[in-house]
Amino acid sequence: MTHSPADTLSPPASDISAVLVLADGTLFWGYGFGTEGSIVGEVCFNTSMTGYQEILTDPSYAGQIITFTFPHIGNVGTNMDDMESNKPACRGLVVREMITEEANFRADGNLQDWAEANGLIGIQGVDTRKLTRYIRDNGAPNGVIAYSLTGEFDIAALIAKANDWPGLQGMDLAKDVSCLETYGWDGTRWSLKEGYGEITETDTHIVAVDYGAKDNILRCLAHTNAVVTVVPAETDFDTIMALNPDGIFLSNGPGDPAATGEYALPVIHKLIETGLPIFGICLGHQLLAIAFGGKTYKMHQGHRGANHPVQDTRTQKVEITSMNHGFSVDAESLPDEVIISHTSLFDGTVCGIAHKEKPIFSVQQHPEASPGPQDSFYLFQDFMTNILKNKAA
Ligand SMILES: NC(=O)CC[C@H](N)C(=O)O
Repeated sequence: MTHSPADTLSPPASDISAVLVLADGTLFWGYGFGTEGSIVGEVCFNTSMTGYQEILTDPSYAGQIITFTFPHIGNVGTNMDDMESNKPACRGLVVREMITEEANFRADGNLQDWAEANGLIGIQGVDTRKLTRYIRDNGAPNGVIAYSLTGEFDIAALIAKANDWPGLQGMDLAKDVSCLETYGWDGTRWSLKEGYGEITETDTHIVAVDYGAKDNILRCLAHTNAVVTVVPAETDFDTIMALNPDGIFLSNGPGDPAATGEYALPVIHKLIETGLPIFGICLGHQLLAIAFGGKTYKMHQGHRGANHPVQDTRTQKVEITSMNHGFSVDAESLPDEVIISHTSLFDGTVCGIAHKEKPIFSVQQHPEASPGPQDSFYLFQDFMTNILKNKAA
């Protein structure tokens, strides 16, 4: 069933049960699913055609309402394997077509039930193409999804709620989604035949600082033959070094990198001085850039999808990548000691930096995919090469 909502103040049909209200009063009517109630967040869009469960469980989406531009969301259901964290950190989801019964051999549940079990609020039957064009033209707005089976909404109150929320700029969310305690990780990547594997014998140890890490990053690190110890975002330098790491990983995560520096930067500054190999992804990349003296800024609409072309400036090779970020590193702000190793072929923004002498590098794209192409997996291998070289020196 398709439905074309209209921008009117009262529901355009009697069975309407949800509305997405943007801060400027723009309304998108639709049908609610998941948990009844209302939730405020930054409304962004993701253009991936597959992998909605991985996207919904990526902790970097904390504080955000995800619009899926691909119309058929929910069609492959949900399963236990496609979780990128224990539960979704995003605030809600907006989808085009009404969610149908799941049809996939891997499914063990339905997206609507899964959303309800995870306390997520969703709205379906929305003109997501119109919403995406709105975001493209105006930037990512604050918005509220309200879901009520009565079909009654106090639109003025919902507009006020959208405007009262301070927005992602200046918001530190990493410590909210980070693990509370240190834990070990030895799981490797998934394959259709074997499912997930596990590392058995290795003497290489990576400490991963968890600002909101996706599980597949930890799997990729382990896959290159290392055991990983994951530590909470606010772990201090001495505690990290007491774990005897051979390499340090700085994870992805939500929120504004400039607001996350308070506890992250002093530690990263000291880690840089140890001479240990360091690898950062997304928020970890942005924090590393700030630690080197760079600056970050909020992008107009961000990059979220699974087909973003990125060029390695050293080899000219192009990799098609998975992206999820709304902040970016300012190229002009970077000091001489680092090079820009990767750039976006969509808009020329910085997608990677590498220190000229130290074994330290980071990227904005997601080499772990989940979902998305795996062209950038070599970055995990490069990190391991740095670790092995450093151990042998
Ligand atoms: N995936 C991420 O790590 C996102 C980093 C940061 N929160 C941003 O939006 O740019």
